[in-house]
Amino acid sequence: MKNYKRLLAYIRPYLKRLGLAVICIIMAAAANLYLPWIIKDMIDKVLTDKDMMMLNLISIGIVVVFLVRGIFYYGQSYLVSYIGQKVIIDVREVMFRKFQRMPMAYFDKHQTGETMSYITNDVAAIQAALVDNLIEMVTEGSILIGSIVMMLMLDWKLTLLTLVVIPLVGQAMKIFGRKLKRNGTLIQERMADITSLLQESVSSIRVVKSFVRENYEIDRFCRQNELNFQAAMQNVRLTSLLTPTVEFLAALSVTFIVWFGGYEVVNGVLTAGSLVAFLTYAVNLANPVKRLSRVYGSLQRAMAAVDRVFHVLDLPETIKDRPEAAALPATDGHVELRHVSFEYKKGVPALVDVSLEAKPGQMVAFVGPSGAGKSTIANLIPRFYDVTEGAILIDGHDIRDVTIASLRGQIGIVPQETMLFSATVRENIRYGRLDATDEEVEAAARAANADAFIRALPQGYETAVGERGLNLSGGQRQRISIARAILKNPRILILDEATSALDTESEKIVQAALDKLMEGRTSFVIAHRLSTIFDADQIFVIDGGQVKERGTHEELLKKGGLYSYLYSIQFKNAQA
Ligand SMILES: Nc1ncnc2c1ncn2[C@@H]1O[C@H](COP(=O)(O)OP(=O)(O)OP(=O)(O)O)[C@@H](O)[C@H]1O
Repeated sequence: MKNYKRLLAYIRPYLKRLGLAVICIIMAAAANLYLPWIIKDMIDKVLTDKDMMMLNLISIGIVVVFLVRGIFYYGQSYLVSYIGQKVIIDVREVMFRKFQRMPMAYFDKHQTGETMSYITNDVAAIQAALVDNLIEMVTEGSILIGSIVMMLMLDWKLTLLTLVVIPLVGQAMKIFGRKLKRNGTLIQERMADITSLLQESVSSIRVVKSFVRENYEIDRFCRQNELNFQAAMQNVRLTSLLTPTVEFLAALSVTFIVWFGGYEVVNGVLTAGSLVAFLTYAVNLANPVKRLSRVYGSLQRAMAAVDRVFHVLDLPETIKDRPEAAALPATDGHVELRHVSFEYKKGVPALVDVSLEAKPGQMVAFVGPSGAGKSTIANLIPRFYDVTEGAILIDGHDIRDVTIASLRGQIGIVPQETMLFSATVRENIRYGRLDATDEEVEAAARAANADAFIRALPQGYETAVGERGLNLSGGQRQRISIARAILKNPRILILDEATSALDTESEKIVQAALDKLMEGRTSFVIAHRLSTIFDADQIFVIDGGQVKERGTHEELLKKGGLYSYLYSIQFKNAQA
């Protein structure tokens, strides 16, 4: 319930509209309530007293009532939908902002599909709860209260009899509500599982096909699908049971009332018209009770979604600016790691006591077997993760003491796999610096050896690439990524070499672009091919999260250790 209150805070900006909506809802409900009263006058005055004037008045009354009801109905549904949509857009935006701020560690632990499901499914569930339930709750609530008031005015004894049954119905609703809430969470989770599986399966379709695991994937999907079906059916069983139960209880009350009311008319305590009007109200009472019980179920389900949304919004943002953080002044590119240790998971060290110093403009290379910790070092410098022990300093500033924006603003990263957005080539390069002119974008592309191939594309720089656009080759993507980095013009560079995935020809072009990019910048290179780092100022051989050897290419070869071993393997391969 606490979270529902928090959700209400999102409605606060729209309170005026909400007030107006509630007035519309109540007016429309009041118009509904007036109809049985008309029936009473019709029977008691027109039919019994044969009053023609009254008949005319009543007829006009009916037309007016329906007209008024229509106008207010429009008002209520427009206003409530407006508020619902606005709130959802706000919640969705807040969620998206939150995900943008979440540390990398969050994305390591959670699948993409799961994150997507929060923003799509859960937010949609809240929308349904807000718009549909809000209208229904206020409409049915006012009809319920209004009907009871009318009934009290007609015959209080009969009314009390009717109200005996309501607590019984309430009790039934409570029991079902609790079960429905539990089930609601299950359904959302099953749906998120399916989305994750789908996402994973589609994005790794290459792997699936290459291992001929289509049937395996289909089995996995079918199992999840079946679980989802079972959760949904469990919900259907509960909801379907709730409706007839409540209806039966309501019918029972009507039987009591009909008997007692008839008894009063027979004894002359009540007029026939009043009894008919009373019965109409009483029968109509079943509707709001029934609908409110349905709203209750749907609210419980929505609560599960609301809980999940706020759970996500409350997740800690472990990597954020300290309150006193200042901007990192324009750096010379002096980077130092002091006794850095790091664990992704508690108790599992990925780096142990790594120390190194890169002077401005130097090229530092990391080599070592897979899983050694090379990428981990590269992840720590832009503070994608915080060191567990030790410190990283840039120009003497601990990177945890400066703002993240000023730190990452001066670091360029060329990853192994280039991610292109669904946009034009020009926009993809401009991602490096949003205010760059067209000339600057093209100059960066030229420096990255990308200009020629881009111009040969169907629409040149305006060609759409990425998910929904043209597929580019690995080398082409890499060069766009290099152009992005050139445009950003950072003092510090982190390169995760992708050259191993390229053919010799594109490797040469990419390497030439990289060499140009590294000129005059402090560069950290994760090297997969030793041939690219012969000129490095310092080479660090990493193994098991530790620095095993350090020196230049010549020094390390002379040492005859792990580096010279790795070199001899690659050399042999190259000769073979
Ligand atoms: N996001 C992560 N969460 C948990 N553990 C991780 C994560 N990333 C890497 N590791 C672990 O940390 C260790 C170092 O990994 P890292 O990616 O730094 O190695 P690497 O030397 O770059 O390997 P490769 O050359 O294969 O990319 C490995 O044992 C790896 O399993």
